[in-house]
Amino acid sequence: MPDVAGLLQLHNAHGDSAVISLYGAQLLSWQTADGREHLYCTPEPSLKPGASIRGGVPVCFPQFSGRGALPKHGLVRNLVWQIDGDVLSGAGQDVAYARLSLSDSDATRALWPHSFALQLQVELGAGWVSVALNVTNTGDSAFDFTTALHTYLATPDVRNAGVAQLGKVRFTDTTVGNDEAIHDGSVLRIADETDNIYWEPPAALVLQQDGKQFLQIEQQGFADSVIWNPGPIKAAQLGDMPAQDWTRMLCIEAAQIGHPVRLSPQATWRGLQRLGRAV
Ligand SMILES: O=P(O)(O)OC[C@H]1O[C@@H](O)[C@H](O)[C@@H](O)[C@@H]1O
Repeated sequence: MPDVAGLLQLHNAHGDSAVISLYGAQLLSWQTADGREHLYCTPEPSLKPGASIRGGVPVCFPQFSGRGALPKHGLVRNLVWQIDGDVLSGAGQDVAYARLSLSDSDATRALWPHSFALQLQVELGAGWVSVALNVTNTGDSAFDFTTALHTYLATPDVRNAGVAQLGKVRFTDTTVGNDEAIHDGSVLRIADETDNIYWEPPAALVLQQDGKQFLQIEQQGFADSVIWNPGPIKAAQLGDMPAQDWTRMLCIEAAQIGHPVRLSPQATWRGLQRLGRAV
């Protein structure tokens, strides 16, 4: 867990816990009652102004990655969000809960001239956590956006991990000139840099470790999924995580990229990702 200010702790009646940073509204830690940490977070976050924390669940909005004119992954992963309403946490809570919010400001309007309100809702249940992003258009004209919950999952060794249940889905491999292909239905293995956008994959994927089911990853509202690992060469160049940590993480991101959301005034879009211990 990096040493950053503004951390919100959640606990529930079952012994699960979570930590959310107000910086970026980023879920940084999710531990199940067995003491296992399920999210990767760098021990060496960048302290440069504007940098985001590499780990947990960064929120990408209103642009995914470099697919547009805005800064990479948009505007909100390095802003301070507010706690919105009551935080429900403690031994009496079957499901712990927190909501954070962020609205447009002079800084966001300077880059993207739209009025919006974001809410991020985190629920922590027995062996599961969910992160929901609500986007409301508070202006008087429609806007388009792309978005993602850029989840860094912790893996004991990504080279022995696999992603199952992708099926025969169309994907774009952005490491090789945006080549398009159809996934062959097998378990995806990670041996090197991987940066694939899966277009409308099944809503539930399974992370395997050593051939066993490890974690279930479900999404609602988000149409696409991204699977990213920098591999050894890019990891060594990143500068904000130890070079060998590429083996300790795998991003499985709930994303909306192929069809940007067009949001009318006063309308709200909602997307959710749920992570659960595989049983
Ligand atoms: O280093 P960043 O800005 O956090 O981005 C990390 C990665 O995020 C992924 O979502 C993208 O598909 C990758 O292309 C990108 O490298």
